Formats: sequence, C-alpha cells, structure tokens
Amino acid sequence: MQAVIQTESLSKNYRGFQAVNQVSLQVNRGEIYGFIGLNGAGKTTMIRMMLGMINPSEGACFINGKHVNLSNYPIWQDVGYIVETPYAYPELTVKENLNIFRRLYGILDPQSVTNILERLNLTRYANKKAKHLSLGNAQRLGIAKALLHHPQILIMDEPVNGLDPAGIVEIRELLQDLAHNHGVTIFISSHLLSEVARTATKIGIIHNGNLHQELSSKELPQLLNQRLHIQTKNLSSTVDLLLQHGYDPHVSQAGTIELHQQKAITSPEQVAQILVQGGHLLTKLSVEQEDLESYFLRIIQEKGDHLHESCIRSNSNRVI
Ligand SMILES: Nc1ncnc2c1ncn2[C@@H]1O[C@H](COP(=O)(O)OP(=O)(O)OP(=O)(O)O)[C@@H](O)[C@H]1O
Repeated sequence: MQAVIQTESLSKNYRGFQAVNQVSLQVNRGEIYGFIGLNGAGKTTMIRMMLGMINPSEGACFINGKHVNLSNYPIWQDVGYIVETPYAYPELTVKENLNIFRRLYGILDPQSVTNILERLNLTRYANKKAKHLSLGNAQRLGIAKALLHHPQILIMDEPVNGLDPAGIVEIRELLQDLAHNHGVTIFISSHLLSEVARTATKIGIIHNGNLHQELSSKELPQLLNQRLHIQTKNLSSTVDLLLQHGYDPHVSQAGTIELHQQKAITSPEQVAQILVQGGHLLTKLSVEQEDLESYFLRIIQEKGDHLHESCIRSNSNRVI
C-alpha cells in the first residue's frame, strides 16, 4: 500500500543549525499521525517542508506518491492545512474570508460556506471581522478554511491551539470522524501530549530535530509505567515503614508516595494491610499509569538529552 504522506530523510539546516534532521516517516490512508515535541523541537519546520512552504536542505516529501514542491500544483487540491497562526484577511468577516477560499478552491455552491460555518460552530460569528475573533475562534476559522474543499489529506500545526476544553473535544471528535468514517489522512503536530494520545492512531516524537520514536496508539499503554500512589497523614513514618518492608518509596514534590515495584502494583492490598496494621491512616491508595507527557519526559531524560529547565519545572508534579 502506498503511503499517503511520506518523508524521506527530510532535513532543514538554518545556517549551521540543524532544525530537522533526517526525518523519515509515513502516514497511511485514514491514519491520524500525532507529531509531538517540546517547543523548538522542529514540528513547524517539518510541516512547512511537507507543505512545500520551505525547501528542505536534504531529503524529500511525497504526497500520494508525488514529490512535494510548489510547482506541483495538483497535489494541493486534495490537501487542507493550517500552519501556526490561522491565516485570515483581518478586515474581512468570517463569511467573506471563507467565500474567498471557496472561490480559490473553485467551489461554486455558496451553501458550502454555510455548512462549514455550522460544522465549526461559527455561524454566530459569520459577520464578525476576522481581526475581532478570539484566538479560539480564529483557530476555528483556520480549520474551517482547511476543511472547506473536503480534502482527503489534512496537515495541521497545533490545530487545537487556543481552544477551550469543550472546543478541544469538539475538534478531536471532528478529526476522528473524518479519519475513521471518511478515510481522511491526518497529520497533526502538537505539544498537548495527552490530547495527541487521545486522538492519534500513530505517534511520532520529535526532539532536537530528530524523530526520537514512533509508536502506535495501541502500543502506548504497554510502554507507560504504572505506579502505586499513596497519600497518608504522616509521610516520613509511612516511608520508613515501607522501607522496612522492602519497598522503594519515592516522594513527589506534591507529597505523594510512589511505589514503582511490580509487587506493589500487582498487590496494592498488601501495602494497604502493612500501613493500616502499622497505624497509618491512608487518604489515597491507587495504581496510576503515567501519562504521555511523563513518558515523553522520561524517555528523553533516559537518553540523557538536555531538557529545558522550565519544561521540567512545568511538569514538576510528575518528576520524582
Ligand atoms: N527561519 C529560521 N531561521 C533560523 N532558525 C529557525 C528558523 N525557523 C525555525 N528555526 C529554529 O528551528 C528550531 C525548530 O523550530 P520550529 O518552529 O520548527 O519548532 P516547533 O517544534 O514548531 O516549536 P513550537 O512548538 O515552539 O512552535 C527552533 O530552534 C527555531 O528557533
């Protein structure tokens, strides 16, 4: 089966700085490929190369087997895209913006604009100037523009940026419907790791320009570590008691005791028994799976790569 999107050793070097390094990946029909990475990892650069907006220093991208470059015009008829800040004419209304793109796509029926306004919950903003939209609604306008011509391929940089939680769920369901029920192939980049874990069928992790790891959403649960989380009223004596019984307690900055050993995860009731018999009042005892964000930070740290301090700080409740 021919991949719908394929990159071969795609690289971008900005005057000696390697923003993207030899990234080869493929996305098949109906897949949602979630491309995740920290700020500055190389996501937008990769997407710009995939869309032919910038030339790669090395390598190539193919869409439906056709080499991507700006002159290969027919490719773009089947591609919807959104890159960083949603593109709009600020002085025109939402409806006028969409009508411009409708004509550019050669769509004759004006009803298509009404339909996409409804689908993206933008009908009440139809006559509002684009420059007066909130960030979330500007993002919706960008998505509406990308979907207007019913493309079979969507390439989207941070599509849920600026949306509120309800909007994120709405767009997730929309993308899943397009992929699963209409065979649309979707490539989305995001730094919202948990959101990607919920939406994507395949995940690629980019770090410092390198494709660090690829995994299917089915593989992910097996790779995520489990921990027994314990909260008690008397932290230090609980830790001592657990040490006496051969456990390896780690205390998080949030004051939760975590046990990583298999025996604690498979038999939490034995831990509970030890603590209760030792006179310790438990306020929480639960086996929890690390989320994609913690997994991501763990594998990068295991590889010994440097992480930006603010990134570690922002996840400090998960770093033990
Ligand atoms: N035109 C450019 N000239 C020089 N360096 C650039 C240029 N564009 C991007 N870079 C650098 O390349 C690296 C990757 O940037 P890119 O925008 O692709 O990251 P990103 O993963 O999309 O980050 P974010 O999530 O913050 O948008 C960054 O270090 C950035 O500073």
